[in-house]
Amino acid sequence: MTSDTFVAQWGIIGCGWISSEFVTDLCRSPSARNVQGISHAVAAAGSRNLSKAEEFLNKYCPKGAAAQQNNLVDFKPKAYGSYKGVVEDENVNIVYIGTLNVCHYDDAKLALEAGKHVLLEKPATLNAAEWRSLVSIAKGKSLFLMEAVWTRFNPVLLAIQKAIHQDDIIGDIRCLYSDLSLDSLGKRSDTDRLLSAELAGGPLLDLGPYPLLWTMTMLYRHPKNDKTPPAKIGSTMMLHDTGVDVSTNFALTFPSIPAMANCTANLLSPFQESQHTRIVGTKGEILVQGSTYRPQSYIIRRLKDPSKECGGYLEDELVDMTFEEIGLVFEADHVAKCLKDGLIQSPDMPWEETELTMSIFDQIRKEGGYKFLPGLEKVQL
Ligand SMILES: NC(=O)C1=CN([C@@H]2O[C@H](COP(=O)(O)OP(=O)(O)OC[C@H]3O[C@@H](n4cnc5c(N)ncnc54)[C@H](OP(=O)(O)O)[C@@H]3O)[C@@H](O)[C@H]2O)C=CC1
Ligand SMILES: O=C1OC[C@@H](O)[C@H](O)[C@H]1O
Repeated sequence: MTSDTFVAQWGIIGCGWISSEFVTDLCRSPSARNVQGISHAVAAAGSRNLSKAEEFLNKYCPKGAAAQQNNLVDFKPKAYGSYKGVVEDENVNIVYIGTLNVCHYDDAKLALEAGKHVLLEKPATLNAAEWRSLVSIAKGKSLFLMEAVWTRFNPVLLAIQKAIHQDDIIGDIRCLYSDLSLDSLGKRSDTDRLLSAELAGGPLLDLGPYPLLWTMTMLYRHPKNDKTPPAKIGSTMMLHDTGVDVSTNFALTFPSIPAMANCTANLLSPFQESQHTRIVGTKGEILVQGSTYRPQSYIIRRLKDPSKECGGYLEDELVDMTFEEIGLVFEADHVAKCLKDGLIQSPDMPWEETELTMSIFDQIRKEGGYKFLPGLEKVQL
């Protein structure tokens, strides 16, 4: 690490579970993952309750993050009993928002209006209109804004993207199947963030971003598709008593490849450790190992004779890329590099892609009859 290392100085908003995972990953030394030129510091963490923020920092980064442990900066993490304290802290240059879905818009707006860059947990907002409003604030103030879909920066997803888009490992891609589900129904209360209507719960917004991310990465970003939005989106949804979805299936077509994605997200099926995501091409297929949000390895299964129907497969080839990090740090590294380069949006997770994601969710909710409770959406069409 040298003196020209750029340090992302994070302010954390919301001291819940995902924020603890994020901060834990920021403490890992960048050189251990061969990253040069950037590092991370935790400048502040804020909770609605000061003692929660203090406990959070004591537990997850008592010595600060990597840059603080390496004496690249001389401030210690500071705890606040409000989110406003974090966005006003002079040592904070980027705010990570790990609050609940229904808070994302207001919390991101608070940070942007205070002049801070923002990394905002998924789902970025409740609808596309809220996202467009945040983009307009970020643009107007020349501030960085990105939805925190960490899987986009996972090394296994990136390797699969290269294998398909550049190396033609499975031939022309035809179908993608991607699921992320949990057997939460009956095991979590109706006030839990996954099932509560007050918190805009349901698997579409909570788990759906991941199957859709695989679709966007492999099909929407496929060179033959050239970022053409899906021609058709079809969906079916089952609602829970609270009014949020409990199971949602959706399919998207990309005729210029031509290929189709089949995505599922529900709270009815036990979590699977592998093969939630399968990408099928004319010469074989890729089976993703590890969860849909944190792939660890993949299997290449080649067809014995692609010219034959049901001609069988060659022996599976496993590409093992298991890593120790939780994985959130890969997106944090990307954000730090963007800030170092003076970018206000990520080339890999640009604003238009989050807007398309949110519009797709808007359409699926409309088709399925999932209406947010009045007042939850801060901006509407
Ligand atoms: N990238 C990923 O892998 C994951 C992302 N997520 C996303 O992160 C967000 C948070 O999820 P998670 O960390 O599991 O949730 P938690 O419930 O653990 O944390 C959410 C935090 O939101 C804050 N908050 C603000 N207002 C309220 C409120 N009215 N009621 C309850 N909490 C409130 C709280 O912070 P405080 O009390 O400190 O003010 C709380 O700690 C969600 O949007 C989810 O989609 C979740 C899991 C994984
Ligand atoms: O983003 C997420 O990934 C992991 C899931 O368990 C969680 O509910 C979701 O928010």
